[in-house]
Amino acid sequence: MEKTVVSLRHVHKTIKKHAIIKDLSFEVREGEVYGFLGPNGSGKTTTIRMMTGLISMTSGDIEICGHSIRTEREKALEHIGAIVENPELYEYMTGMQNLKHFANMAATTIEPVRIQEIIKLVELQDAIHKKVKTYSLGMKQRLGIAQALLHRPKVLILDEPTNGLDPAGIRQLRDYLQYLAKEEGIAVLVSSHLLSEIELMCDRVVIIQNGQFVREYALKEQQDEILTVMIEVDRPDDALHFVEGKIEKNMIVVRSSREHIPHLVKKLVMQDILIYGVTVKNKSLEEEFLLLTEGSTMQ
Ligand SMILES: Nc1ncnc2c1ncn2[C@@H]1O[C@H](COP(=O)(O)OP(=O)(O)OP(=O)(O)O)[C@@H](O)[C@H]1O
Repeated sequence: MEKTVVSLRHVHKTIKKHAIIKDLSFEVREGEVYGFLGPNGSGKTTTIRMMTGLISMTSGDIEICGHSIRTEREKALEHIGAIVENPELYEYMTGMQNLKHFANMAATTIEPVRIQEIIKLVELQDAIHKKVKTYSLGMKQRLGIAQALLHRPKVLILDEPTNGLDPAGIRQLRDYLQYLAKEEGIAVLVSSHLLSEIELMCDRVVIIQNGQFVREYALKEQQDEILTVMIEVDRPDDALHFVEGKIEKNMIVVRSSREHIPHLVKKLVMQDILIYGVTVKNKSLEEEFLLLTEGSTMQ
C-alpha cells in the first residue's frame, strides 16, 4: 500500500453562515493521480484553497506529509506545489525568465540544475527562451506546472487544469501527470467537473456534491469486475450469434470481465467479423455521476 501524503479529516467550511464544505474526508497517496470531481459550485475550489493554505477551515484538519495545516502550516505547505485558478506567469518575459524569477522568490534555494531538470521534465526545451505571450495554452500550463514543481513538492494540486485545453492538450497533460506520479512518486490531485476528463487521467476519484463526500472510486478495473464492453463491428446481427449481448447502433454491448475481453474479440475475428473499435466503460461510475448531476449546471 502506498503512503498517504494528503489527508482531509472531517473538514467543514462555513462562509457567511452558509455551510459550503460539510464533513469532507479523503486521502491521496504517493504516486497516484487523484481526481476531485463535482458539479460546478460543489466546493472543489474552496477545498483546494483550504488545502493550499489560502483560506482557513472552520473545523476538521488537513495533513500534508503528516503535518497539520492548522498547527504546522509552513511545514505542511513546503510539500505542496499548486496551480489554483490560472498559473501566475509574466507574459512579456521568456519561460526561463519566469522560472528564474520564481526560483528567486522561493523559500528554499533552487539550484540552476533543478531549473534545467524541470524544463526537460515538462518538455519546454525548445520554447524556454521565447516570450510566454507566444505560448499556447498547453505550453503555459506546462510552464505553470514547472513553476509549481521547482521546489520538489511531494504533492501537486491543479484546479481544473483542463479548462480551455483541446483534446490533444488534455492527452498530453494526462501523460505528464501520470509520468510525474509514477516516475517521480508525486501525489497529484486534479479537480474537474467533467467525468470524461477525470476518467482519462486518474487512478482514483472522489465525487463531491453540495460540499459533501458522495463516493470514491478506483478507476483501474479490478480483474473480476464485470464491465460494459462496446464493440463496433461491421455486422452486429451476425456478431450476436457468437457472443451474448445487445445491439446499439453499429455496436454490440457485452458484459464481460476484463480478462475475458481478448476471448470475445478473438471469437468475432474468427468469424470474419470486422472490428472497428472496443470501448470499455466503468458503467457504475458513469451512472452514478449522471444521476448526481441531473438537473445541475453540468456541461
Ligand atoms: N467567499 C465566498 N462567499 C460566499 N460564498 C462562497 C464563497 N466562496 C465560495 N462560495 C460558494 O461556495 C460554493 C462552492 O464554490 P466553489 O467555487 O468551491 O465550487 P467549485 O466546485 O469549485 O465550482 P466551479 O467548478 O464552478 O469552480 C458555491 O456555491 C459558491 O457560491
